Amino acid sequence: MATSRSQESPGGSGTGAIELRNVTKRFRTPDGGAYTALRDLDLTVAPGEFCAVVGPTGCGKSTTLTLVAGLERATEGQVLVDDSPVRGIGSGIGFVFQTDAVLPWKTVLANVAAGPLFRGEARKDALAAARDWLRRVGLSGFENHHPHQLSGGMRKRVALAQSLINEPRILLMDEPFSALDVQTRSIMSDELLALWEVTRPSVVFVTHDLEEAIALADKVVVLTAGPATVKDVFTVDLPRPRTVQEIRFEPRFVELYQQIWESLRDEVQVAYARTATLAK
Ligand SMILES: Nc1ncnc2c1ncn2[C@@H]1O[C@H](COP(=O)(O)OP(=O)(O)OP(=O)(O)O)[C@@H](O)[C@H]1O
Repeated sequence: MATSRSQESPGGSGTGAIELRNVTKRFRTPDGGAYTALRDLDLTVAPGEFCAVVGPTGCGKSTTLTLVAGLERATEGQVLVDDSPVRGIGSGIGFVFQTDAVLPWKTVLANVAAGPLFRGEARKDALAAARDWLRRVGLSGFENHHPHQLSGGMRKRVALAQSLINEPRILLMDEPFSALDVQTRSIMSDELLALWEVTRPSVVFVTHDLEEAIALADKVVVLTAGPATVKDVFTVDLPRPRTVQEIRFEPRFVELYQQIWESLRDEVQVAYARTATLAK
């Protein structure tokens, strides 16, 4: 079975520590100017830590992920993974986005086996590992289906298996469950936590949903209205294992929600006031 961590782990030998030091990111605008998306942003994620990032719409959350992924480079400051500067797309990093990255013409099994096959793993081993991950995400029996024959929640499970089969030491998630209905979303959150416990990648999870952030994470980072910088970091000292539907009723959860919302609310209002002014 190819699912345990080993020296040959495709996720690489690093620990998955992430550090952004004083990072500023400017984008070129179509009129030749510059737009500052992030300013002096400091963020650390310890190996195996689950970090949720919240902030008003358009503040720079996805940009932060693209810097860690190596899809974009910081204009100033340093982005480090395992104490080394990120230069280009790193190995050992998995992504799960809002939109499914599944290939519609391939079967579920072929989609999940794609990563190991791409790395040159023997076909027999890749397919065995894919079957094993499909079992873990509750999709045994659907190996020969095509993505369009699955529900949104099932496709999301395929996307998780597709990413986790590569045993990433870092998992970057950008509103992965936002397109799902509320019930499926909460089931998927529980499944994500159970899967995360197995291989313990460091996670950066971007969401607009504060309840989701608190239920899942070890810490919640609140970003300011753009240009984004870290406003507050809250440690989520709720016990694990957690069931997301149930943890919401814990007094400590409610307390944390109130504290974090107080911090986030001001930023949401700033961002909203800007768009309202632009619309006039
Ligand atoms: N490649 C790019 N070129 C120019 N501007 C960009 C680029 N990528 C992002 N931006 C701008 O940077 C800002 C931050 O975008 P980003 O997608 O990181 O925000 P976000 O917090 O993830 O947004 P949302 O919550 O709406 O998903 C936005 O104003 C966006 O228009």
